[in-house]
Amino acid sequence: MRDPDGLIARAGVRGDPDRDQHFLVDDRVLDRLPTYLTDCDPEKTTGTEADTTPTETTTAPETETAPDTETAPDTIDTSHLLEIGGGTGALTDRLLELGTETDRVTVVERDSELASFLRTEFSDEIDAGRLTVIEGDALEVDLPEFTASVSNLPYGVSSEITFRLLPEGRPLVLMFQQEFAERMVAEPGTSEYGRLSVSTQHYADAELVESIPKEAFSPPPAVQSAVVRLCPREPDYEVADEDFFLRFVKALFTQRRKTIRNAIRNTAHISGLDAPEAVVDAADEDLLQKRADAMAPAEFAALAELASDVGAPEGGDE
Ligand SMILES: C[S@@+](CC[C@H](N)C(=O)[O-])C[C@H]1O[C@@H](n2cnc3c(N)ncnc32)[C@H](O)[C@@H]1O
Repeated sequence: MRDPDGLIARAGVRGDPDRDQHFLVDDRVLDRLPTYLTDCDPEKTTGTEADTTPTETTTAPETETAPDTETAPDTIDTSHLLEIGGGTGALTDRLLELGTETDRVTVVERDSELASFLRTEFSDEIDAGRLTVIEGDALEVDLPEFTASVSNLPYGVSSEITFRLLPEGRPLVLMFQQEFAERMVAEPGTSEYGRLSVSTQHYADAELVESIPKEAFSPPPAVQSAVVRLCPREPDYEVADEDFFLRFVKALFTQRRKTIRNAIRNTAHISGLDAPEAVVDAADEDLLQKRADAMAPAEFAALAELASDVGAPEGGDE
């Protein structure tokens, strides 16, 4: 296992906070990060059509069509791990150790000096086909088909990167600023609950698994960090138009202190609703009296479906 301080010394760099460079130097934290993947349910994390639930409820023949458990994986697929923001490679090294000799890691690093160092430091792994270094901006480069990601994200773009990864339906273990992590995992009725919570939990079960002190990084960031595990699954509600649902939630949370009735009326320019008044007329009175921060994701989904039916949403301005 490579020593994180040794990697920084060999790279001859100092992390630049202005470029989101805070390198992990605590071995115990580095060791723990990949292990958090294992608590996701592998059956739900295929990243493709995971839904094997029978849709016929009454006409299923009484033959040997038992639920297909034979093909269900019993461990998380780590055959191709993605790391966003490789830095000097301390986490990359752990991810390479996690897999077997046929497993692969792809690391994306924007800083050309660091990308070049990674290519030199890990030349054996690259030659063996076990590591690919993509030099570029994680928001712009083509990402490979990965099976899971473990990343200490650049905080300046952590939200954008996360919402690039979440729709892929893969298990993610990601490092964020503590306050951001708390908002991702927040429950309705708490002050942290908001658009970020609903959008995150639309894609995955989100759990804050560990807070990380500043001293675990070099240089230390200004605030404490936290690790969030995101286990993908289908939400327990249905939305026909995902873009509209997310836009509607965004709109209603811009007025979080107003009732849902007024929020629907005041935010049509964001949600794209043509007929907000028709939605207010059709919605349940109890719901209309709530505020956005008391609404469970399933309640937003039901309201979004109603709004789609009667409010004639247009394509919005994401
Ligand atoms: C918090 S550091 C983590 C480094 C390393 N993984 C570790 O844990 O020590 C984030 C890394 O992301 C890189 N980075 C910053 N913005 C990026 C972007 N838009 N795309 C890809 N990498 C980026 C930085 O250069 C830095 O190396």
